[in-house]
Amino acid sequence: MATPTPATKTSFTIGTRKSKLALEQTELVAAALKKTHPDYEFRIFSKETAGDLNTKIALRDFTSKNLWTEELEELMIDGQVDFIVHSLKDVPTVLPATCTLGPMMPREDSRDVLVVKQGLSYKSLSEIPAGSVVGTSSIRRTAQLARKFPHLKVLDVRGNIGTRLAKLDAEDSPYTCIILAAAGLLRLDLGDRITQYLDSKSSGMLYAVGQGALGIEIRKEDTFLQEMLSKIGHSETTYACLAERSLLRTLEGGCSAPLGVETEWVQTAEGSKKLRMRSVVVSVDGQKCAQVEVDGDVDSTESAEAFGVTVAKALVGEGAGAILEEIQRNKVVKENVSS
Ligand SMILES: NCc1[nH]cc(CCC(=O)O)c1CC(=O)O
Repeated sequence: MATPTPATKTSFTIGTRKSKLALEQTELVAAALKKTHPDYEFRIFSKETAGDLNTKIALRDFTSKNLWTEELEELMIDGQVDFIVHSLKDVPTVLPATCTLGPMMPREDSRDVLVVKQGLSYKSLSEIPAGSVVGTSSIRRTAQLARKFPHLKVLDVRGNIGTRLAKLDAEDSPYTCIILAAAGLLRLDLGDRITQYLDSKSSGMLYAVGQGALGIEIRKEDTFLQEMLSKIGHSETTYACLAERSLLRTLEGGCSAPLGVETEWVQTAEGSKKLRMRSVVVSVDGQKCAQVEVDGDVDSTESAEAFGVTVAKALVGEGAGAILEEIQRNKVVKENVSS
């Protein structure tokens, strides 16, 4: 068992996945910490994870939820790395007992975006002709597309962002467009590929819990790092993301739940801010849907987590439970068939 970071420590090793995006994101954290802690040294240790190596099976069919995080957590618990930088979206809602998330840096744009195949001139999802193929492997995106754009077909597209863009643009590609997270494209300086930002107003598409934010995972007892990270932390991002994660955890859907969210801070007449959360659960065929919009007083970790539970209860009140149970049942059947 690793001991907490001693106050005399001046050199830190940050663990991350090996993808270009993961490395870019880790550089952002290292650069921010270098500014607030110029006397310290930050090194990056990157590792390919099971999730990176497995590109054949659709993500939602994996039974282990910790594909992207488990091996790095082991390295941290062993003391080989001091903390880990993840895409928060890929971090399971339940962490190992000895690990926790630190304060979060300001979130990048959290929306999904439409990326149209090079050479095509469609400007929005609603312009794309019936029968066209949209590439995505996300059950959340698939379900929301089936609901809002039932005339489009959805086909799996796997791999990191560069691979997906290459598959889209290939001459013999079956895809007219793909859906990606804005954050990944922007961080890789590929913002010029964004055709349309998708949100509740433009298209009715909501994003994944934690999308666009970085999750910095630390050892729970590491108060030194907790303090250090608070210097680069942004409480509005941290509380919004903790509330979103609490919602997902309460629904017990794991990473394969077709749950979309959209959170924003809204000014009240009294001059304070409330957290507004829109959320939706859609059946995979788009036929059934539960959605709510709730405002909450959120100003601490505890109130953020409580708000997530409140939103989950409201969603279940609208029928989300039945939709999730049906998905869970189908998954069990699938697993039994394949084993
Ligand atoms: N599922 C993979 C993944 N994990 C994080 C991002 C992008 C960055 C982010 O959402 O923070 C992506 C790619 C995508 O969904 O387009």
